[in-house]
Amino acid sequence: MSETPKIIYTLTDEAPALATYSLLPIIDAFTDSAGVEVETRDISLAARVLAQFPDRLSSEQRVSDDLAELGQLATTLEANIIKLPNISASGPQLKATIKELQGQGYDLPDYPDEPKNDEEKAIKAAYDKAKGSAVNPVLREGNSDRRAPKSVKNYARKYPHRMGEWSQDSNSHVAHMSEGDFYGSEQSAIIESAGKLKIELKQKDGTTSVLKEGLAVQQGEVVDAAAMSSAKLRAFIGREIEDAKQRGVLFSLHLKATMMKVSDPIMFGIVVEEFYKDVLDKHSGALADAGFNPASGLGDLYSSIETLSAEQRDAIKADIDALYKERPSMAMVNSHKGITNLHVPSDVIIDASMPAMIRDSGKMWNANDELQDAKAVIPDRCYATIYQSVIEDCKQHGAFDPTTMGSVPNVGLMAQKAEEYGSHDKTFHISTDGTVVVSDESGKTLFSHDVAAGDIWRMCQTKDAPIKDWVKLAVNRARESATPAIFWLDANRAHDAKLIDKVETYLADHDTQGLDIRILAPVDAMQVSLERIRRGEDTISVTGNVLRDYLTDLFPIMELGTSAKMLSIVPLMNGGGLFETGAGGSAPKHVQQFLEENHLRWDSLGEFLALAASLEHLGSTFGNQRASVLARALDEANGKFLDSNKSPSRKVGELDNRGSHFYLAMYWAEALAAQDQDAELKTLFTRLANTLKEKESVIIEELNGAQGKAVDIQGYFHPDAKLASQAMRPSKTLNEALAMVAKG
Ligand SMILES: NC(=O)C1=CN([C@@H]2O[C@H](COP(=O)(O)OP(=O)(O)OC[C@H]3O[C@@H](n4cnc5c(N)ncnc54)[C@H](OP(=O)(O)O)[C@@H]3O)[C@@H](O)[C@H]2O)C=CC1
Ligand SMILES: O=C(O)CCC(=O)C(=O)O
Ligand SMILES: [Mg+2]
Repeated sequence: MSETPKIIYTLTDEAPALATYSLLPIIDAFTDSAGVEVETRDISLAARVLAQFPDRLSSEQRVSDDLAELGQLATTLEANIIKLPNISASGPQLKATIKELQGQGYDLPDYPDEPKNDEEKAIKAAYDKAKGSAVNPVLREGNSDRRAPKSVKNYARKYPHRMGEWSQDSNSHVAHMSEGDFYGSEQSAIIESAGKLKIELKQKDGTTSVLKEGLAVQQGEVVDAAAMSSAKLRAFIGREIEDAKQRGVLFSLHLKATMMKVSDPIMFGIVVEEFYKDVLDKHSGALADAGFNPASGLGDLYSSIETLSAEQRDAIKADIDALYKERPSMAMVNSHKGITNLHVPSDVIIDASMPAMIRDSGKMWNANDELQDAKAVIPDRCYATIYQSVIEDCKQHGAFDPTTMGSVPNVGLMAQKAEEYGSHDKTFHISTDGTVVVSDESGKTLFSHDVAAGDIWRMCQTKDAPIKDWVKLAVNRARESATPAIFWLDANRAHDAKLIDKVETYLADHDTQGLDIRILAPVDAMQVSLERIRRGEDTISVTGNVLRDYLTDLFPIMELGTSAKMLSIVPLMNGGGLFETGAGGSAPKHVQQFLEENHLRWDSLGEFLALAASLEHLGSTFGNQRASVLARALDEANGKFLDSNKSPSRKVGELDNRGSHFYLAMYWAEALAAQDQDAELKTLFTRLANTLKEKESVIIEELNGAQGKAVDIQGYFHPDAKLASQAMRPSKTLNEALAMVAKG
């Protein structure tokens, strides 16, 4: 091997980006001294936006398209990427980013909601590349392997998190459609030979419009299409609003408007329109003039009506307040600020929001800042039913006990934009009544759906190689951990039925003797997994992409209190490694707290675990001995970090993210001082370990003493790097100790 590949550490958004200002200098000090190269690439929302408009920026302002570079790298053996969570931007977040960058002197155009000419269409298309889940599908060139390592499970048993109690009388429940949804309309096919597909809308008046053509498909690929009826969705929402009022429970909506960036904002908009129907109908003219877009939520209403006369504005606000008296109470995101569940499509994201509700006794926050039973509206039946199953289990058996419960690791299908991940460019908001037809080059019809104006139609693709790889990964994980594995697939769903055939075929290629591998419908799989978890037994969930997302927040949040502590590896299909940090997102609430009181409660354990796995990969794949030494020592340090409970506290003045990084550095240095495989590293890190131990109390005082006042880093999406670094590195003593080791 001529050159050892390097580790790429990603710069992202919000809390993990802040944490990086403190952690990266520590990582650099350790890896530099061992000759392991770590480079950064910026895939933050701001950088991705800026990369779209090089011609409008000065040479100093221009940024490279790092995401495109990493997307390419992810298809190679050399890939060794540590991926921190990033914002998958909703419309309002994208617009806020553009505004912030414009304010910093970047000549960016406004986002055109309804482009009027070709130039505006091009601008919208460029921005839309940075919108929604734009990073993960590009980098995830492999399937997902997420689990809680043994040390983490032991930590949760030793320091259990709080779980809200459950009552058998809880009125909380999940509401889903019973017809007219994606689940009920799905059609699926396996492609016999590679070719191109065409998607057309045959209108009632006899004309045909092409929605997409030249859509490449591979042999053996599973394709499917489904539609969501807007009329049936509206009727369902209307009934559920009434029902929530009757039952006296909070109304809440749980979607994935970020990852499902085309379909779910439309559904979100429909719910906003139904909930606020009377007001929106009464003021339709004024709201259209103001440019209000229901898909952007009620927050957009309040900001767009600022352009109206004071009289119009007050009338609309008064009518909204009056409407709240008629409607059921709404689940709140922030009751102090009056932010409801329907304010911003990215405030309540199902993977994190449903587990939080289950952890909090099945309740959500009401306008009086109290927890209350809630109706969780999850329109589509493909995935809604699993949550009802957990709710029923908790009502019957009470909350789960983190000190005794088993674990549900996940092997998830997601490579090469599998399933809904690849639907973004094949999802259409239907403009006129007609039939959507998908045909191949021979003219054969694969799918046909009757649709009405306003419906959502979407198509997904799942390539064969990722399915094979996923089955292999599941068998390997079952074997390595001697744990039963369940494929969560529903024979009554067209797509899943095709996957079941493939799974059965590919399982036959493996030695499965002695393994317990089952295929069960999601609700049954959930019940079996919950029964086992209550007995302290582990069960691997082997799922498609959406359930991967949902379950890898749900189980960690129940088992560990957070998904931040997950080991989250993506073995890339061409041999490289993508090491994700935890299974959660970029924790916007943590940034709010940081800005207000200079305390960052972000838990970087996910980064620590990912770094150890990345170093180990470098050592084992490319024979880099020093990387292996660093990896083993970091592994030990992680164990000690957990055992000593040095995770950040939630309270200002106590140990925060920066203090936890200090302890990691000290334990890592101690482990390197204790090893005997590399004498040079031993000497170097013995010095650092001694210094850090000696100065522990001064450093902690410097770190915790900096807290308690507001911080200004001049930007949210694109803060000033120097100010952010200063804020995140307030201990002169620690900085000097690290500089010493970096010099060697
Ligand atoms: N891999 C990725 O790139 C992902 C990105 N996202 C993006 O993240 C953003 C926020 O999404 P959201 O649904 O709010 O989910 P998050 O997981 O970011 O946050 C929900 C809550 O989880 C807890 N949490 C998550 N990570 C940590 C951590 N490392 N340390 C401590 N607590 C943690 C926090 O709870 P508490 O406040 O109680 O401390 C937090 O408020 C969105 O923009 C979304 O698109 C989401 C998921 C994955
Ligand atoms: O890509 C996204 O938007 C979210 C991804 C996510 O939540 C996950 O992978 O768990
Ligand atoms: Mg998720």
